[in-house]
Amino acid sequence: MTPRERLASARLYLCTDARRGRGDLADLVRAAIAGGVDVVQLRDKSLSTLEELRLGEVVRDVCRTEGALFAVNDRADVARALAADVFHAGQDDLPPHVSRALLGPDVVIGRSSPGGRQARDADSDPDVDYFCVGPVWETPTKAGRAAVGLEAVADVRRQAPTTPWFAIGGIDLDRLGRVVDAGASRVVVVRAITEADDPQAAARRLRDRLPG
Ligand SMILES: Cc1ncc(COP(=O)(O)OP(=O)(O)O)c(N)n1
Ligand SMILES: Cc1nc(C(=O)O)sc1CCOP(=O)(O)O
Ligand SMILES: [Mg+2]
Repeated sequence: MTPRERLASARLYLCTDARRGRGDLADLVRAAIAGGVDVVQLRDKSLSTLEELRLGEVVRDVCRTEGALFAVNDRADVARALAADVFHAGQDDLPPHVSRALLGPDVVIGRSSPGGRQARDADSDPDVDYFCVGPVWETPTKAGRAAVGLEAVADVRRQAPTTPWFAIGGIDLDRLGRVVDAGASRVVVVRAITEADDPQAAARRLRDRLPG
């Protein structure tokens, strides 16, 4: 299966965050994948370029061995250097056509959106392979960004996108049912897995409550 085909069937996407001394990142990623995570994004705004490259090699190799897609955030040069499966860019990052020109036809390209027009634009953009809608709830992981609420998720669902899309922001096991009821069948999480005592069990519980 190609990375694009694998992304289409992905349900649970983990963004790693700064670990703040909470153990080994490779162990966390291994556990998360064993629990059912399909995509792992290295997202740590505190890293230097060289640190991101080195840590990215570690996370990529775990993803390859354990069978998850490996994603790089923001930096197309780092994505290319690491032969990442997925590159994720937000509204203030590289536009999709520029990412595509830099990374070639096979890399899966993701785009953030708050829903609404940006979600429609992402859905109709031939260079976007998936998009995200969020933050559904305010979250300390992305402080200062206003919540778009479950209404934005329901609105995107009504748009009936043909592009795979994920809900993101403040999602945990308690809230997952409401996100699914609003129409999402794929979610991205950070703390729900990175801050869990047992990341494998946390991922498993989330995965088991997602459709498909
Ligand atoms: C899978 C996924 N979805 C959304 C984001 C957020 O991207 P962005 O808005 O560019 O914010 P930063 O993560 O760069 O702070 C993401 N990284 N991954
Ligand atoms: C990285 C990121 N992007 C968002 C967006 O809305 O685009 S919300 C977010 C952080 C999600 O972290 P948590 O699962 O810990 O709330
Ligand atoms: Mg970004």
